[in-house]
Amino acid sequence: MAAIQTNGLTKQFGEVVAVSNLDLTVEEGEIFGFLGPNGSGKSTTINMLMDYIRPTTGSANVLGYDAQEDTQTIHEQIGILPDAFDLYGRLSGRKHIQFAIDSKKTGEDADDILERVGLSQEDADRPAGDYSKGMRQRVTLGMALVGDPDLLILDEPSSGLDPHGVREMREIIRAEADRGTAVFFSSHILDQVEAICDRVAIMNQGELVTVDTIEGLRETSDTGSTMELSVNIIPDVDLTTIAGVTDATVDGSKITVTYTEPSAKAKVINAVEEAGATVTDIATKESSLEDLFTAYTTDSDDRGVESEVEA
Ligand SMILES: Nc1ncnc2c1ncn2[C@@H]1O[C@H](COP(=O)(O)OP(=O)(O)OP(=O)(O)O)[C@@H](O)[C@H]1O
Repeated sequence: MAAIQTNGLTKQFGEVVAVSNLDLTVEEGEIFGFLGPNGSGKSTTINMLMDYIRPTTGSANVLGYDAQEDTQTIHEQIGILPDAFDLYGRLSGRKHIQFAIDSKKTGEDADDILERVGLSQEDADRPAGDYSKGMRQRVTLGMALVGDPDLLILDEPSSGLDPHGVREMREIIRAEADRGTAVFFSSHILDQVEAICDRVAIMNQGELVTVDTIEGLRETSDTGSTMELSVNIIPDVDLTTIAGVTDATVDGSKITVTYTEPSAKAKVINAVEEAGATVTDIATKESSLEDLFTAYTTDSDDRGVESEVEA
């Protein structure tokens, strides 16, 4: 059974097609990154999975339940970190977690959850109104973890966090996935999903433009990594005859070699030195996933009026 499955899921707001004919499958237990720039339809998709809004056409299943028919069951069985969730300023973090435990009647120990989301006892007992963004995220995530859900849906879990907070959030998500929880999380920043996702989907202007593993994406984006060698003299050798080298150019005292196989690097350096040159500096640049993400999500098409609000 898939954790999430959508079939032709579509949402139109007036002229704007926020999500267009989305077919997506998130497997049980996987960490799935839902990527796309602002306005690409990520929150709208999550809102339809939760039945906060109704699709114009198409359907969605969450943990095998129909998103429109079995909403209550879905809400009981998953954990969600919404895009914007307000805590009660006067209640402590611990009370928020305890409230979630009592509402779901799970009998869990609030301390266990606080520990899993890394909120210290001292902070947990302070009023949430004084919390930093990172602490608020921890409490909200802690509430989502109550009941040990099989699926966590996280809408931009790292938004507003500093790099340290982003890393910690990543570690918490990884730990939850290690417990067997599927994690579906949206982000507009590739960096944040790259390090932990099994697979990613990239949305652009309401359309799914690709679904792949990070490895697969890397291969797609593999236009070749480059290595730049600074040399004392330009050697008389054809480096493109080396296996795995696709291009070699010379500019002044620099040789730039494009290669598709990492093993080519050492062979190139050897060949240059055997031809009598001394390598004085080496710089390499891996092909960038970021470039691929930008290529998939850069589109100057205007999708028309965006100001219509659903009644
Ligand atoms: N209630 C609404 N009424 C009208 N248009 C809407 C509504 N909600 C979303 N949209 C439009 O649908 C499109 C997709 O928005 P959505 O919020 O799903 O994108 P997103 O990828 O989650 O963006 P972000 O990263 O900024 O949250 C945008 O063009 C947005 O303006």
